[in-house]
Amino acid sequence: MRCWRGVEEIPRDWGRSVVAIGVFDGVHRGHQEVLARAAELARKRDLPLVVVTFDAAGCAGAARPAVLTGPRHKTELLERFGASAVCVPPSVPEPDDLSDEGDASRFVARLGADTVVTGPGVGEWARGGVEALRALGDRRGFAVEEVPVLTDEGAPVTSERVRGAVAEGAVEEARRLLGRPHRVEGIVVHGAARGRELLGFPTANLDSPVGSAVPADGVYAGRLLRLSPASGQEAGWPAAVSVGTNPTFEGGERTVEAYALDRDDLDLYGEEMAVEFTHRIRPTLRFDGIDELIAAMERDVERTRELLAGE
Ligand SMILES: Cc1cc2nc3c(=O)[nH]c(=O)nc-3n(C[C@H](O)[C@H](O)[C@H](O)COP(=O)(O)O)c2cc1C
Ligand SMILES: Nc1ncnc2c1ncn2[C@@H]1O[C@H](COP(=O)(O)OP(=O)(O)O)[C@@H](O)[C@H]1O
Repeated sequence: MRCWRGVEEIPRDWGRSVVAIGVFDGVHRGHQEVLARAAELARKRDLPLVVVTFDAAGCAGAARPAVLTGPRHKTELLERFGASAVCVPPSVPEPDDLSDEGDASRFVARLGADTVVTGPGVGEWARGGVEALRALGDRRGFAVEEVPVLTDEGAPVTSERVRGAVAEGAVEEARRLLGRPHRVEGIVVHGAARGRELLGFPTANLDSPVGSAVPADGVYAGRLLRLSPASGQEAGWPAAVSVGTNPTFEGGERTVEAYALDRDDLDLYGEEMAVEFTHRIRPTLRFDGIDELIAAMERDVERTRELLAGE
């Protein structure tokens, strides 16, 4: 799939396309509806679907929301849901005014937009709503399709709602809204070297990008995945996952760590991996001693096995 880092990288002779524009953080089920409609139109018109998406991490300001999907994962998901090409400008523009001089105008011109497909009310990336986009379409010669809002249990599916569920540790709800488990990506780094020696449960500690949406402290069932498995390597394992400051020990930093069930033979340092969160098991506790912690971890492992067996 083609991936451009800005409007200048789009070839001048690109031709025509169906275009979807947005932040698409999470690529949740609401986004998936927009993409499915855009992909269907693209097929009917025999045109490529190009998604212009802004990197949520590039957003300026103190109120920067936690990022559900980093650029690489988002691009993969956009491809899975039908994009032929993705354009990711390096920074998030101010909400676009949809004037002839604005960012959206430059993108749709370069991409030869036949139709722009958008979510309800255009979303966070533009001011003026669908009417302003339609007015731009009238001036620039493209049609606009607005996909109605998707609701789940009576409330709209939004990135903010998924962030809320993740922040509360409600990973089952996040999974329902995303249509897949939420994941945290990162490089495996060294921890305090207690897991293997002291506890009998080695854990891969993930160094995730600053600003990633990490579930609330607690113990979870899920999977530990290799992001780019070389041929012959295993791609992933069922895992018992801990998020927290390990309060049984003093002075811990907040970590995301995963124990791959029944394995003690892995060497994952330096690898790019992801932890997927499927079920919440319990809050993080401060135990009076190591034996109590080990007994709790043994129960967590059994619970993880049961939960994942029911998948
Ligand atoms: C399934 C699981 C459950 C855990 N639960 C707790 C807990 O409730 N309280 C706690 O202090 N640490 C908990 N931990 C974290 C351990 O304290 C941590 O894995 C250990 O300190 C090893 O740290 P290291 O990876 O830095 O060597 C848990 C870890 C796992 C894998
Ligand atoms: N079952 C497993 N799950 C996760 N990591 C494992 C497993 N078996 C071996 N490892 C390796 O052991 C490391 C964790 O060992 P540990 O003793 O917890 O030390 P530290 O937390 O200081 O890195 C992981 O980073 C990984 O390379």
